[in-house]
Amino acid sequence: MPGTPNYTGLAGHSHDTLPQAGVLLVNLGTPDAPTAAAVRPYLAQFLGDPRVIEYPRLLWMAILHGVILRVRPKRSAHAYARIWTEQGSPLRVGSEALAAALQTELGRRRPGPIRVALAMRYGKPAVADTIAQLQREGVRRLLVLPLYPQYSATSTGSVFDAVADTIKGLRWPPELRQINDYHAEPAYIAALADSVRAHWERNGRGEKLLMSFHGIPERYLRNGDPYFCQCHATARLLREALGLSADEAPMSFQSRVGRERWLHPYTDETVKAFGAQGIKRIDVISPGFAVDCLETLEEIAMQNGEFFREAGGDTLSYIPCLNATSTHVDAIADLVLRHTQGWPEFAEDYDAAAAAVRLAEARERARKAGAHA
Ligand SMILES: C=CC1=C(C)c2cc3[nH]c(cc4nc(cc5[nH]c(cc1n2)c(C)c5CCC(=O)O)C(CCC(=O)O)=C4C)c(C)c3C=C
Ligand SMILES: [Fe+2]
Ligand SMILES: [Fe+2]
Repeated sequence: MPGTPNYTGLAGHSHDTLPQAGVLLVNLGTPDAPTAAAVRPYLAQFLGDPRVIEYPRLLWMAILHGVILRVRPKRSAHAYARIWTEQGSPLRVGSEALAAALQTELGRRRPGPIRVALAMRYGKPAVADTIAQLQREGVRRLLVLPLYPQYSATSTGSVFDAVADTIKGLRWPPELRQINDYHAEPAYIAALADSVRAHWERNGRGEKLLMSFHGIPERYLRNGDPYFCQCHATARLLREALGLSADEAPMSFQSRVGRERWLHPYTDETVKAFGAQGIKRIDVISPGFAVDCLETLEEIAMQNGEFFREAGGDTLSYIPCLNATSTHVDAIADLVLRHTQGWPEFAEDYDAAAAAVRLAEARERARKAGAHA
């Protein structure tokens, strides 16, 4: 890196700076613009991921490129256009705000330096580029935190693939820790419960609290994906925190794509059934999304709101994701603190890092004295 002393002259790493710890937040990714031209390459990468679509490879690639990528980008772009902001895609804006807030919070709580970075699994900034940048900044220990509370092979598993592919190519990989999930984390459940209570205080209370999670094909559950069970655990814990029954706070699965059977019950069918039963107002929360995105702002608040009214309901009141709220940031900071325990960068007296600084200073003196070419 220009300007950084690197007496070896080697590219890609510097060990004359204070060793750093890093937290890599990873979210799904989003197109660069709400246009078919921008959505197409994003969907090609996303739906070309064998973790997402477990289907015979050649056949799927033919269907994806021959059929789906000719039709879906235009439809998706139209949906994205409904939620796009002046700053860009809500998923990107919200994820960046969360990363910045986490950086500040960790700076307050941590005795040692820690660098928070954000990568996207699909699109930019790529996981590999972000890890390379962190290494240039001297990150030697890295905690990977996918922004998915519940583990699924399709989401979290795929982030781990991207990290593993990156690490495989590095001569000197960072020490690595990864968080599988935080679906039952008390601070996360408490933050969700707080946000529901705050929503009720501001807007009144619906007859149901529907907890809607992103779906996956049911086949993946049968093959061992723990996602369904973790969604159920989150839902049960949130009910308990709010003192609600399963009838008062049911759960459902949204965002089904294709003809295969996905996890049940489906959100759209559930919402329509509530409308048909004469229920006038429902509150909907999406506890599987850390940050608001197409699937919450467009699919839940807009599309399912319309379904509910068409079926006879009045109001679908959407409860936003935790986004960059302080309770969310606190919960994520708790997770980071727990998972970085024992790292010398964070020792109270900061011995190891101080030793590294002394070493770097000695090297710099040696370099100036011309002792090291
Ligand atoms: C077709 C297979 C899909 C699986 C399996 C899947 C799992 C899954 N997805 C998320 C989180 C998000 N998905 C988002 C958008 C989105 N998802 C799919 C398909 C699958 N997802 C598609 C095709 C799309 C793109 C939009 C569209 O064309 O409908 C998003 C929002 C992205 C944004 O830009 O706002 C998120 C977030 C999880 C957590 C998950 C498995 C548990
Ligand atoms: Fe070196
Ligand atoms: Fe998805």
